[in-house]
Amino acid sequence: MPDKDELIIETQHLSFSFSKGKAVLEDINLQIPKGAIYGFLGPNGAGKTTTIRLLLNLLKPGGGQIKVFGEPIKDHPIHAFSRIGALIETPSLYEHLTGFDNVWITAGICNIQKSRVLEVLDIVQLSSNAHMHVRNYSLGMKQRLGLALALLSSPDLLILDEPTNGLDPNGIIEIRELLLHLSRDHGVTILVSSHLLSEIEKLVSHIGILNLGKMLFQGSVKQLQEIRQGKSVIEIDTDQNSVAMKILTDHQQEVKQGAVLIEVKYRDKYQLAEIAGLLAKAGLAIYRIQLIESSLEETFLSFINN
Ligand SMILES: Nc1ncnc2c1ncn2[C@@H]1O[C@H](COP(=O)(O)OP(=O)(O)OP(=O)(O)O)[C@@H](O)[C@H]1O
Repeated sequence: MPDKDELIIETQHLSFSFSKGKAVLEDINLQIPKGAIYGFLGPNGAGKTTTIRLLLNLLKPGGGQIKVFGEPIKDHPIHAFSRIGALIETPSLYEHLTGFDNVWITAGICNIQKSRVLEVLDIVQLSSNAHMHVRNYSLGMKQRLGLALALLSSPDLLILDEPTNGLDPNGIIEIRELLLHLSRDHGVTILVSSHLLSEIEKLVSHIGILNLGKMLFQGSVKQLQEIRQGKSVIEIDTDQNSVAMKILTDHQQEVKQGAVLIEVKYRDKYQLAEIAGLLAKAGLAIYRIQLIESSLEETFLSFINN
């Protein structure tokens, strides 16, 4: 089991601006534990790609610190970067060459054996199309080939910028399965950015939400679920709503009079049975008692829109 406290990526008060103008990133404190699949979420222009370029030392921070594998990135020796596989937006590929040749060229530059080339093509399920020209690949196949390139050096950390962008639902599922496999069976820590929670919700263990260069939330999916739960209400309608309000308030329920119905702040599933019991015991006719759950997507959007 990975050491839960070990952070593979950590930034402290990271800031950046392209010119002397407005800050693109302000006080970013990323914490990505070993073994996590970290979903880096935010709308277009939030600053995800800029953050990723900073993590890969492709841009220099305006302020703050970046640690990868526990060491400041600016002190990393060149070989430390072979522990990181990255795919920023669409991969740069030679369209007139085969998938195999694309990977083989990079392997040659990095002094990597042919057996590893065959292995990564197998991991991304391109073995049977390895000798096809890349110009005939679908977008999903090209993304998988880009992943094969990122995997060549057997990285411990994968950083993927919107790898599902432009893919159809099947392509999205394929990438998701592939990343789950890499995390589960190879112990790779993964940072994956997206502007859609729905695309990565089933994949990630942790979430960071970025908007306009600021982190709005960071934590486990469970923590985001708890916030979602806090926004859910139980809607109640009876033949005597004012009496029902008093009974529920007397029993420590957080009650609010809605437009027509009573709304009770949702705590847990046992609460529904408790409320139904209290109202029935008081002889009220219950017309409606229904849990209205806020979705994870709504919770994400509420962060962005606030
Ligand atoms: N080279 C550049 N020069 C000046 N401003 C830039 C440059 N690259 C990005 N920006 C600006 O920085 C901000 C953050 O952009 P960034 O590409 O990091 O966002 P993003 O979250 O990755 O968005 P997207 O999902 O659209 O790629 C945006 O306002 C963008 O216009």
